[in-house]
Amino acid sequence: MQVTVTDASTEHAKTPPPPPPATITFEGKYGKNPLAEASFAAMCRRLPTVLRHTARMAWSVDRPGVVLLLICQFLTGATAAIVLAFTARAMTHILGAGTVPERLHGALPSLIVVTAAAGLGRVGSAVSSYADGRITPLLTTEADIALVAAVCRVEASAFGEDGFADRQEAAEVGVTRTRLMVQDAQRFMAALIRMIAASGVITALHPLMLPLLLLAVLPAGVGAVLSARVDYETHYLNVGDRNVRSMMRWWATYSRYGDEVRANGMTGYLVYWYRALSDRIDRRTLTAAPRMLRIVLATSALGGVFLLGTWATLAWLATTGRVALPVAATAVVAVQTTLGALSQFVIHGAAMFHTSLYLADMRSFLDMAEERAPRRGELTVPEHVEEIQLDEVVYRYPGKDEPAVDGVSLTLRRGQILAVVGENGSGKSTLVKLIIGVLLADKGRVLWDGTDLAHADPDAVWKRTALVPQNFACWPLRTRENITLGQPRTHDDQPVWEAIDAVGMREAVEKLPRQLDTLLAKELWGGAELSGGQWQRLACGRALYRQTALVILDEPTSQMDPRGEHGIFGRIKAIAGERITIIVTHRLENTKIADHIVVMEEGRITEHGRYEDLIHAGGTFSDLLRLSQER
Ligand SMILES: Nc1ncnc2c1ncn2[C@@H]1O[C@H](COP(=O)(O)OP(=O)(O)OP(=O)(O)O)[C@@H](O)[C@H]1O
Repeated sequence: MQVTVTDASTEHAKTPPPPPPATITFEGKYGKNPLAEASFAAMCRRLPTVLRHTARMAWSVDRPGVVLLLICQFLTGATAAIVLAFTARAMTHILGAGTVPERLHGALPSLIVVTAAAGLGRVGSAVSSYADGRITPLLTTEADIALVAAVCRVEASAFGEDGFADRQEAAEVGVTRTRLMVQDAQRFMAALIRMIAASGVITALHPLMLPLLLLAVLPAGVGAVLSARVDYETHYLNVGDRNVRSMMRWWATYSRYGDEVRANGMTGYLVYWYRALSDRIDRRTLTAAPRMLRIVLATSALGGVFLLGTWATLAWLATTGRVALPVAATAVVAVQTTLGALSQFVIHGAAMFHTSLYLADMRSFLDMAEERAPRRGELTVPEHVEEIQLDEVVYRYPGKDEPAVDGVSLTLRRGQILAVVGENGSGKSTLVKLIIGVLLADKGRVLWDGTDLAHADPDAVWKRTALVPQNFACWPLRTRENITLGQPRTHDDQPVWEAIDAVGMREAVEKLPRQLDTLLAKELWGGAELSGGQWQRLACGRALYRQTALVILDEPTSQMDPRGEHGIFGRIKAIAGERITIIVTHRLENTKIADHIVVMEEGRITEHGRYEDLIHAGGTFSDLLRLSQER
């Protein structure tokens, strides 16, 4: 992804105006406009697959609903055909020879059939709306869940891939468009059946009529498809900006960052930035409007000319006696009806094409996510891991020139505490992610009791790990779930309270309005908020609750008071005998509890040893320690 920032400042202005938002254009492998890549015909060929997937999804969420919809579609279409055929028959009687009562009498049976069929058609259409109302929410939810599950499952490295986030954004639009799909398909099918029926009637009047009518509506269909293309292209150009805008919206309005926004005077700029981004999106959308207008005007004019031709032909057929006058009068009704059916057919066909373009984005993102789902192997790791070995491990983030971890070899044994220290950006967190297999090494191996993580089932590995990351989540869930999240439920809350005690949170939790049942989200009704340090204690409690073979704490006490920090490290030490423990920290005093310390610089281990050895070694560790004490 290429990011270009255009600065609107001028040399003469005293204070340059604030910079506009970054312009994001896509250049990566996954950032191509599908319409630019694939020919129109290729896009059309893809559509049946997309429709098949949607139909299969609808079938799996609500079979009775789909059956009902199909029956109603058939009913609506068939009754429309009957109405048309019998109207034509009634017209022949009404416009035929005889007295008025005689003609009406002759038309009566046909009129009764028309009335009954029209009534039945209305019932069918009402029930099919009901079926649509049943299927659509389930289908949208299914698509939404498929997307969320796919993103949760991908390898963590996929998030760093060029264009991944934007394709996810496009797929999310696809999810919302799923809502329209059943409606589009339903209308298209109804129009199709009606069109087939109408074609039969109109062809029976004269074989020339149908091709002429087709010509009259075809331009409208072409126009609708071309407009759909323009709309989709505009949507595609806006995907990146819309993605950034929705992220920005969340950051600017989320209550947790509200203090920072206000106290640092950011509101004005954030609103300016949001508006500038919105204006840019609107500008692109508005540029499409004249193109759309040109398409509609041109295709309507063409359609009008063809329609005129149809009427002229009908007049010619009647005046030259090629069709009888009553038949010609019937044809007027039939032409109107067939025209309506054909127009509906092409308009709803184009609408389906339009919706399918968005669904195709969703489908291709789901396929992409599926390709990036872990496929490492079936190997498992023992419950009590004795040894973790890193052998010349190298990892480079996508798009980076330098590796974040560069040839690290290390052995960790059960019962040991390892501390990892080093300056910002030296590769500590990346090393941790490699040890637990969230990232897989580009070169070298990470072995858990001899099992290479590159070939092990990641879920089996993560069952044995507990991680307190540097940026931990404050889950908007109840206190209990903030401890047990991801773990099976227990019959009582005893283990939960034990974890809460271990991080010194009992008193704070007891003071909450509904203790373990308190929703920890101030934004929601009845919710409560914790302090930063209290949240961090809960994150540590969550890791301790898991009782796993490997515990990793990345800056676990950065927001805690000395008592909290003392308590956590005491607890870690007390349980360390049963497991492998890794602590990443900038507070070098905390490394005293470690059996082994490694110092990282530019992705490499440059020093290692115990605390007492390193403070006298005259290297980076003693340097950093001195700086932390010099104030
Ligand atoms: N998701 C990512 N995508 C691309 N580069 C990354 C990513 N995460 C980290 N990096 C880069 O990798 C290098 C090592 O980062 P890492 O987070 O491992 O450092 P760290 O030692 O944990 O730093 P800190 O002490 O600031 O937490 C840095 O240069 C960083 O810019």
